[in-house]
Amino acid sequence: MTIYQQAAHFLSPLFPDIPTNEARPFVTLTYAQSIDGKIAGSNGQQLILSGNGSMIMTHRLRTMHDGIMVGIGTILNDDPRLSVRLVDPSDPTPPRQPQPIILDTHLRFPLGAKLLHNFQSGAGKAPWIVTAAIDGHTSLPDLLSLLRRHHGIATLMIEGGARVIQACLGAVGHVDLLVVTVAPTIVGRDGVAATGEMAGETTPATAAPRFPRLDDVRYEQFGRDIVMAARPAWD
Ligand SMILES: NC(=O)C1=CN([C@@H]2O[C@H](COP(=O)(O)OP(=O)(O)OC[C@H]3O[C@@H](n4cnc5c(N)ncnc54)[C@H](OP(=O)(O)O)[C@@H]3O)[C@@H](O)[C@H]2O)C=CC1
Ligand SMILES: Nc1nc(O)c(N)c(N[C@@H]2O[C@H](COP(=O)(O)O)[C@@H](O)[C@H]2O)n1
Repeated sequence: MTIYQQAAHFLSPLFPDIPTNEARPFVTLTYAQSIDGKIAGSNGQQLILSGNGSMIMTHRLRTMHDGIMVGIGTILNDDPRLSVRLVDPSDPTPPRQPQPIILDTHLRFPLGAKLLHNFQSGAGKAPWIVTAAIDGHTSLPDLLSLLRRHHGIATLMIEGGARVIQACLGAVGHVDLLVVTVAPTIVGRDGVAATGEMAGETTPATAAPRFPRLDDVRYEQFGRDIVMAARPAWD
């Protein structure tokens, strides 16, 4: 089995054939972390944590979604392309590119961003910049509903960064699938923690944060990395 086939074999069963939720997209939250739970180095320095195999898996995941969303912090720090590039060279069909969606309340998106060059060169779609805010932040439930009902986004991959990951896992019921690559690397205490600063919505009865339980957990080794997929549940 090639690495491309392995990625398809691992990911395909995780998706329902047709998303049935008409209220919001099917949401996959994904990121790569070190074994000490860090997604970036000190001062947010971008780290290449994933090896080639798990990166191919991530690109396969991208092409399985209508949209790919990150926070403006990731754009300013990493200048990502968010496109599908690592595809099976024996497949003649060009990969489906997801729609980039950026959470950017204060319109800080830089005009020199690779995402714009990508679009201009035909390598990706023009990014959508989400500026709407309530109390200073975009409301994720409102945005998800809007994307599903009015913009044709039935499947959405959320790729970080730290604040967005924490917002997704700290609020009840916005994520259907969690895919985390764990790389055999130690970053240390100055790195950016995936969930370290996480504050969850509180349960009225106990005033304790309601972090999700992880159901239907699956693991797969890609090269030196372990990829975990699970379904978060808040009930
Ligand atoms: N290893 C990995 O897989 C990945 C690592 N990273 C790393 O993550 C770091 C970036 O993370 P971070 O700085 O936290 O930035 P984020 O990418 O999480 O963006 C956060 C910003 O998004 C805007 N935003 C708007 N609405 C929301 C909302 N509802 N919830 C959360 N944020 C919202 C806010 O800015 P505003 O108020 O201006 O709108 C906020 O400050 C980088 O170091 C990058 O390398 C990033 C992605 C993946
Ligand atoms: N899967 C994965 N592994 C890593 O090691 C990473 N650092 C990331 N980061 C995410 O990918 C974006 C870069 O994407 P492009 O290669 O430019 O398309 C980066 O901004 C993070 O969102 N992911």
